[in-house]
Amino acid sequence: MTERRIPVLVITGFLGAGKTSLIADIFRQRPEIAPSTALIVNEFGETGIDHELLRMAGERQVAIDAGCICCTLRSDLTDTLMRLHLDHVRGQIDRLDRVIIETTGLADPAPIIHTLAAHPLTAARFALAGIVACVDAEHGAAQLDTHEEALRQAVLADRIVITKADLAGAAATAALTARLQVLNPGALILSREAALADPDRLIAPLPYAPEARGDSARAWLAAEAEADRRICADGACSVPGNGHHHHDHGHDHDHGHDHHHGHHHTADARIATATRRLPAGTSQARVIRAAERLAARMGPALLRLKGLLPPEGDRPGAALHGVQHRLYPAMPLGHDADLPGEPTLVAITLDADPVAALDQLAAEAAA
Ligand SMILES: Nc1nc2c(ncn2[C@@H]2O[C@H](COP(=O)(O)OP(=O)(O)OP(=O)(O)O)[C@@H](O)[C@H]2O)c(=O)[nH]1
Repeated sequence: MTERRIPVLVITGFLGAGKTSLIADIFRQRPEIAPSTALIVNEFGETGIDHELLRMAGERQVAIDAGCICCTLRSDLTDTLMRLHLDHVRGQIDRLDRVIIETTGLADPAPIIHTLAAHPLTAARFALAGIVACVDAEHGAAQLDTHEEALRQAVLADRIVITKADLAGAAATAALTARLQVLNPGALILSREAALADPDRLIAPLPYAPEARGDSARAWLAAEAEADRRICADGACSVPGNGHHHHDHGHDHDHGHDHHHGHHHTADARIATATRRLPAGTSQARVIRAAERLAARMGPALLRLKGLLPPEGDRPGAALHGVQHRLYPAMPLGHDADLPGEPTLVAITLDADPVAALDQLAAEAAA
């Protein structure tokens, strides 16, 4: 008997490109899909913030902490999918019509694609049904130039959603769209607005066809399969698709396996992250002002700033987001949000010390 395989949709895109907001908006548009959807959130950084933003729709959520994507994701992903499958078989999950995976902004989708296709346990039960890449119209062009992960996300996707056209303007958005059409001619490219006008275009399961992607995409996937084969041949793993290896994305790999213990790194040694809690009672307005100054000062060195701000008086708690020089309007959260008692901030930096950055922010918020 062949069971129907459960479609897995991967939502990727560089740091701050708008993945979490897109998923939240899909559920807002199509609340009826939430109860039969499992959402796997893989977030980079010590303090998970995204699941608080997504905790609303009644979907089943599983968070995977991202230490180092290359090392932990494959086994975490297969374990998580197998747990979901068992819960479903045992009747603990009523309906499981789809799985949505939100990758970290620094994820290379190739290991995810390979893991889903090659691991015999997951491949028998789950089918990759789409890679949606969010590309930020304001910062995307520079990210494609600077970060190989951003390029891989756009080139491996079968659907691309261009976000933040409202901030980038028509000319920059058109130039980015034209570039993406050249980089990935087979992909459906949609504005965020067009995508959300008909979310089925994003969530409809379409078999993922590596042969329909470009030459570099096929080469990356072949390299992934080869690295996995080698590692299994070395005896480092017992199951194909589950290898823990250092696959080469053209970055220096410099890591041990201590990523669950507060040492945060990526495939790119220039990127670092830190978390900081500010004293309880520091007002939202003070934190926002200090964050604005930090973003303006650091610009491109501040790849990402995220914060959770506790409620004060009648004012609900809020999420704070920054990407490079841009700090977005604080996003109010529901009164039932499970927030830390102190303002909590996560910084992800490029060639800069994230601890020093958050120290500066804390000092300015206290002044
Ligand atoms: N103006 C505008 N803001 C947007 C758009 N899409 C997302 N944002 C904002 O961008 C910020 C970051 O969005 P997220 O959805 O958290 O981005 P992400 O890709 O999940 O970020 P990471 O998980 O850090 O990689 C939030 O403040 C969003 O409200 C858009 O199309 N226009």
